[in-house]
Amino acid sequence: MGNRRLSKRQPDPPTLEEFQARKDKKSNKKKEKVKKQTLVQEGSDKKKAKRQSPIEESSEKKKSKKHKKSKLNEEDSIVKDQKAREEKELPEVDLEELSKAKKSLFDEDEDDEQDEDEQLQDEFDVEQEYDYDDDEEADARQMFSDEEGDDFDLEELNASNMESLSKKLDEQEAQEAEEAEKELLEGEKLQPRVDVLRTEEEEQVLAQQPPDLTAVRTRMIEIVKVLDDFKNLAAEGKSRTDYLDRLLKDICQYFGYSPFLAEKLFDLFSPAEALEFFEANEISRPITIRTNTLRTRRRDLAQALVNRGVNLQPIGPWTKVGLQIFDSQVPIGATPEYLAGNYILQAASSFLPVIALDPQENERILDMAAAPGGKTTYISALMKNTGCVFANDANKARTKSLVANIHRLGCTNTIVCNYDAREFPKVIGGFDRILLDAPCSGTGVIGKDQSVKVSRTEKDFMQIPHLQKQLLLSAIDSVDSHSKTGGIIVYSTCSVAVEEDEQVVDYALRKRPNVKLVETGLAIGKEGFASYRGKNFHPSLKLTRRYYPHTYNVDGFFVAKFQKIGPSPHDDNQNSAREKEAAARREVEEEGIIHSDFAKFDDDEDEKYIQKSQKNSLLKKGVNPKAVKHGK
Ligand SMILES: C[S@@+](CC[C@H](N)C(=O)[O-])C[C@H]1O[C@@H](n2cnc3c(N)ncnc32)[C@H](O)[C@@H]1O
Repeated sequence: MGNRRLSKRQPDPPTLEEFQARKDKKSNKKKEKVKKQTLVQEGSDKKKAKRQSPIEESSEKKKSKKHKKSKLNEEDSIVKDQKAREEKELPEVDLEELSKAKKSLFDEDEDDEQDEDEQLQDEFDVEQEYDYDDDEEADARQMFSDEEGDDFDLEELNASNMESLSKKLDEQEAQEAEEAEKELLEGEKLQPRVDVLRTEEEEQVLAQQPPDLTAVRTRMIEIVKVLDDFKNLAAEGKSRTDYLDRLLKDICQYFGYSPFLAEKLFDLFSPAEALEFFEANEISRPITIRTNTLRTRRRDLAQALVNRGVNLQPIGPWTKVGLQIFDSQVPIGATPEYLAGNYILQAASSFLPVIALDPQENERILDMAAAPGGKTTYISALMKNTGCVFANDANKARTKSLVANIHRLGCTNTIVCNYDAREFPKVIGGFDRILLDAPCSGTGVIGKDQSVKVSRTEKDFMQIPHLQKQLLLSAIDSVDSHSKTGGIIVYSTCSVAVEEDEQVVDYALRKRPNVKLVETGLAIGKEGFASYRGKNFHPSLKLTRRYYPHTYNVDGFFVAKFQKIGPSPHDDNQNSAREKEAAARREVEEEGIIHSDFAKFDDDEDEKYIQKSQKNSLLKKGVNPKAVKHGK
């Protein structure tokens, strides 16, 4: 490269005498002009020959010949003569040399550094500009003239005018640069803006036709691009809302969400990330299993399953017990290892709250909403079957699967109970740790249950959080703040809705100043929101963790970990769940959190259960219910 550069180095400029002597040789100006053109054309042909494909080369030659022919017709004899001389004179012709010389005079710094390839490119551009009809010929001459020194005649170059010509050239260059910049800016202004929004009429026409989902998808991607760089890409007269409305409609049509839920979920992310989230919900998460360390080790389990034709690998560095199944020649829920309780089919996200809970041996732990027992059995395993785990669930039918799993996995430190968890701590309190894996809307598990896309309504996002708040307060009140090893409450949901996550936790922090949020200790997860859509939560909400299918390939999940730092004023609250609910309702109404259209409970149906429970309670106390007056 260095050598090639050297060979391309500009020669020194000729002296004025040399130049004058050479000038004398050229008696006929007209002949010289033709000669210049011929030289340029030939030079151009030579250079093109170096770079062009054979096809291009021959077509260029044809053009060149044609061009030359027309000129030669005009000045045939002169040119013939000239051409013959040219062959001999070429080394002596100083025009090119002079051109280079002039160039070197004005571009001193540039040339040594200029890459040969760049030079070739520049030359090629000149050739491209050089064309054949008359007007363009003038342009071509202009181009040539640019190389040679523009609108001054070469013959007029002398020591006295060199400085002024140099200045002129500088000015011209500056003007050209300015014009180029202007052109560029105008070009940018004129660049067509992405116009993906249709007019109302177009929409109406399209509404009559079957939906073109490919087009919808393309438009979603285009709109996301526009929203990402709205200033530069939005079509004139269109607002951000125009694009957002269209995008949300497209999301509903393409992915099949109700407009209400689509918007709720969309609001959690940037438009681009929202699209990723919706896409990820179209597929279920990988099948994962948890090794039951009460029975086996992960390595042994993996080996046994591999021997049965299961293709698997560890889930990730954050869990020592999880395995991801890629494919299997046997049903994973019916292998001898499964029946022996060596593992449980469990979503990876379900490991997270138990890891955060960090159960210790010999503790007293409550799993408030435990069925079907994936987390209870993990807690039990981490405690190595020591201490005691109270596995509670309000749904009696579901406690069957809870009991079955507890038996299959060999958890012997567990007590199953069936209470409305709002009854705690009246039922029993003073736990070292409590896990509240709360009932939720399931917006994190749409990949598993597509019905969520259309079944969830606004009412759900008022009712469910209301229950979650009550349960969380009960959990807090049921933990022993003086526990030597714990005093921990973990709240989790498989929902990504802020109403069920940060808003519930924030409510609990305000209602129970005797708890604080602490680090979850989880190696993965995004920070919870400390503020959301203009609503500020306690800054410590950042310690909570969010999980999304598109970021960790796990179900959408939320985990918060509290430490109880003082006794609850409500610890000795003997009120029934119903009374607690009424108290909680009063509290939230005072705060204006729950709207007045909050769903009513079915009082008649509740009355039956109340009477039944009162009857049982009296029987337990050895009192004949019939002997007690109704209403007392
Ligand atoms: C997300 S599931 C729990 C899953 C369980 N932790 C596991 O890992 O297998 C929520 C559970 O809460 C129960 N539940 C709903 N309301 C309840 C209440 N008031 N008290 C106790 N449990 C309740 C439901 O029956 C359901 O089994």
